[in-house]
Amino acid sequence: MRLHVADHPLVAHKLTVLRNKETASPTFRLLVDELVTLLAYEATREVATEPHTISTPVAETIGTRIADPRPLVVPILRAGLGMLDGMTRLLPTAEVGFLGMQRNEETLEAVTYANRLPDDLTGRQCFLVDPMLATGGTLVAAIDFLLKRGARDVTVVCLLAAPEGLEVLEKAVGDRGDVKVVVAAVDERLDENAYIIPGLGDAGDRLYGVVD
Ligand SMILES: O=P(O)(O)OC[C@H]1O[C@H](OP(=O)(O)OP(=O)(O)O)[C@H](O)[C@@H]1O
Ligand SMILES: O=c1cc[nH]c(=O)[nH]1
Ligand SMILES: [Mg+2]
Repeated sequence: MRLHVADHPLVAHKLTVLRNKETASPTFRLLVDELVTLLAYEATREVATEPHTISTPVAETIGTRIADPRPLVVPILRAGLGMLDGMTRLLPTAEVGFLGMQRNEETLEAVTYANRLPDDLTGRQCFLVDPMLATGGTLVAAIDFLLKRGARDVTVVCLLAAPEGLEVLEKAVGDRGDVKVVVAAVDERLDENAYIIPGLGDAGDRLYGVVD
């Protein structure tokens, strides 16, 4: 597993505003969108391309386009939905699959309540988006869904990760696939409720409100 931590003053600035508990949902959503765009630039560095011949107004030239099969972007609902538009803006030819997963806050196990993924992901580059990697349980399960469908090239885009979750992910992935994790920051630790410290709280609640 490869880890890339975005090291950029704009990322650091926007992340600080995002962490602030005084930042309300409308601004929070906007910042998530902006941060994803910055992370997506790095996350798509290895996206497969092919030569593409075009004519400019004055000459024919061989350019570049994103190759087939089209990349697949998979937001993990709910919070990952806040990152979808930013990803597809940079990857307009991508298809979108969906995973609905919720961490059981007592057992910390990830429960899957929705799964709309293509059956065969052989040869597809997949981009999983979820703002938070805490214990890693959710992303381990999500990556499993992709690997079991034949995907071998998976990029995870998160805003924050805990060191504990990264370790769990690394062990779970092993050599089953080429998994890259792109994050805005790796935080200090998890607290006794498995929340990321200093973190930003519950990303889904801050984006969309408390539902239960
Ligand atoms: O690494 P883990 O310990 O598994 O925790 C991380 C998960 O928790 C959050 O989702 P949550 O379960 O709160 O669902 P939500 O997006 O609907 O709020 C977050 O968006 C991740 O999916
Ligand atoms: O800190 C955390 C941990 C899990 N899920 C979140 O939204 N935030
Ligand atoms: Mg939540």
